This record gives sequence, C-alpha cells and structure tokens, in this order.
Amino acid sequence: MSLEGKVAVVTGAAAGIGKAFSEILFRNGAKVVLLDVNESGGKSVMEALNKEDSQDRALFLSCDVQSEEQLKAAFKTTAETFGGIDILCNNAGILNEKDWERTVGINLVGVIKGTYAALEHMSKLNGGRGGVIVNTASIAGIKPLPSCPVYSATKSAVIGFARAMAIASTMAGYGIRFNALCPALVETELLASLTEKLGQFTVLEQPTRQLLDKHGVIKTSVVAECLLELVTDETKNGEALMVSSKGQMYATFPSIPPLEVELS
Ligand SMILES: NC(=O)C1=CN([C@@H]2O[C@H](COP(=O)(O)OP(=O)(O)OC[C@H]3O[C@@H](n4cnc5c(N)ncnc54)[C@H](O)[C@@H]3O)[C@@H](O)[C@H]2O)C=CC1
Ligand SMILES: CCCCCC(=O)CC\C=C/C=C/C=C/[C@@H](O)[C@@H](O)CCCC(=O)O
Repeated sequence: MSLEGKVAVVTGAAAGIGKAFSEILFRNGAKVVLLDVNESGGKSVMEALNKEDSQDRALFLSCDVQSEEQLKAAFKTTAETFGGIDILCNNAGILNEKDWERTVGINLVGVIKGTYAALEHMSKLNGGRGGVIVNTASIAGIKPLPSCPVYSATKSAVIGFARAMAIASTMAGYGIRFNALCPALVETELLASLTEKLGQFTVLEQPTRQLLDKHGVIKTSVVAECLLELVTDETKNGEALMVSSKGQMYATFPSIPPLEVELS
C-alpha cells in the first residue's frame, strides 16, 4: 500500500517513538495528524514537518487518549480536514507501576477507545475506506518484565486486542488490518526516572538496569521502519512484530488443536 495521499493519525506523537512514526509516515507521502497531551512538543513536531514541504500535511491536535470525547473530536476534525482516515497508530503509552490504574487507562483503555472511535471513520461498514491500525505494544507483552507487571499486562493485552480485532475485521468486513509492534528497549524518555516509576517493584530495579546494560537501546527510527512495514505490507494482519538490537522477527503463537475453534 502506497502512503501517498493517505491520512494517518498518531497518538503520543509529540516525542519518542510517536514522533519517529509521524516523521516516517509524513516523509512517505501521508497527511499526518499528531495527537498528544504535550501541546508545545506536538506543535513543534508539526511545524518541523510542515517546513519539509509547502502542503501543510501535518496537523497537531491536543488529545488525551483517556478521553473518548477528545478522541472522537480529534478524529472528526481529522476527517473534516483531510477527508477520511486510513491509518491509526495507537502509540501513546506510559510506564508507571506506582500509578498503575493510569497505566491501564492510557496503555490499554486508551488503545481500545482510540480503535473504536477510529472505526466510525475507517470501517467499510460505516462508509469508511478501510485501512490499517497498529498498536505499539512491547517485547514486555510477550516476555514479561517482573519489575513492571502492570505495564507488561497492558502490552500483552494490546497484542491480544490487535489479534482479535484482525479476525473480527475479516469476519465482519471492516476492511481494516490490525497489527501490534513490540519493541525492546528504545532510547526515549519512557526509560528515564525508573526508580520513581517502579513503585513497590523498585527492589527489582537492579536486574532491570542490567537488562539495559546487556542489550542496549535501539533508536526510534529503527522502530519506525518496522511500522512502515506493518502499514504498507497488505499481507500483514493479526501480526506482532518484535524488534530489538538483534533485529526484527514476527512472533509465533501456539495453536492448541484440541481446544481450537475455527473462526476464520
Ligand atoms: N521506550 C521504550 O523502551 C519502549 C516503549 N514502548 C512503547 O512505545 C510507546 C511510546 O513510548 P515512548 O516513545 O518510549 O515514550 P515517550 O515518553 O518518549 O513518549 C510518549 C508520548 O506519549 C504522550 N502521552 C502520554 N500520555 C498520553 C495521553 N494520555 N494521551 C496522549 N498522549 C500521551 C507523551 O506526552 C509523549 O509525547 C508507548 O506505548 C510505550 O509503552 C514499547 C517498547 C519499548
Ligand atoms: C526498563 C523498563 C522499560 C520497559 C519498556 C519496554 O517496553 C521494553 C521492554 C523490553 C524488553 C523486555 C524484556 C523482558 C525480559 C524479562 O522476561 C527478563 O528476561 C528480564 C529479567 C530482568 C528483570 O527482572 O527485570
């Protein structure tokens, strides 16, 4: 699928991985709507992108993914401004085991709210053009991090949500592909101030830091290349693409023949 003229929405676009997603989508020809709670950061990413050509293809909208109302308003503005939505990156996320309910609210509930609000514009059942939705999960959603049990749980959940929605979409005819992207440690602010973020699991901080020392961190641009693959390769649906300093690999999930129910 070519990105030329396509309309993409990226949550958590003001910094880190979301900023890199916005850049790669924009540089491959998409119109990109950047959603974030960080207004100054979001506006500066928008302005930097719009300086790259003269078509004003980047737009920042302030939006907290915890709010269904704000998400619906942002998608409505996107559709009115650019004439529809083809791509959604549910990327906004935090790591905070102390405020674990907020972590669930942003990392999981925010992804579900974003997806359902986008379906109103993207699903062929609602008059949309179809397209692709990618959830930013984490390797921690496949290989849990003991110091971050709630964070790991939200990431397993958004992988499961993408896989189930992929089947639902095929069965119901939404015309939308659903995938999850699972990075290992990435060089962003999310890794800063770990001691405060781990809460009662601060006792496990040392082995987590050793993980950083052993495996290092990857650049956001490497994660963005993986996003491009999931968005443009129309054969990818219901996939979880893992990426680390060792390279990239699609996750395989066990089939359980005696229990398997044929759904698609
Ligand atoms: N940095 C890492 O090592 C890894 C990060 N991830 C995931 O990647 C995603 C992006 O994280 P990073 O770029 O690393 O973090 P980051 O902290 O650099 O950027 C996150 C962005 O999301 C925004 N945000 C936070 N709460 C929001 C909300 N309620 N509504 C809208 N925007 C909100 C922030 O303002 C920020 O701009 C997250 O889902 C994270 O869990 C996954 C694997 C590894
Ligand atoms: C450092 C915390 C930030 C995590 C942000 C991420 O989403 C990245 C997750 C990346 C890799 C996860 C690997 C998990 C490995 C564990 O199963 C185990 O091998 C780690 C043991 C060390 C520990 O006790 O933390």
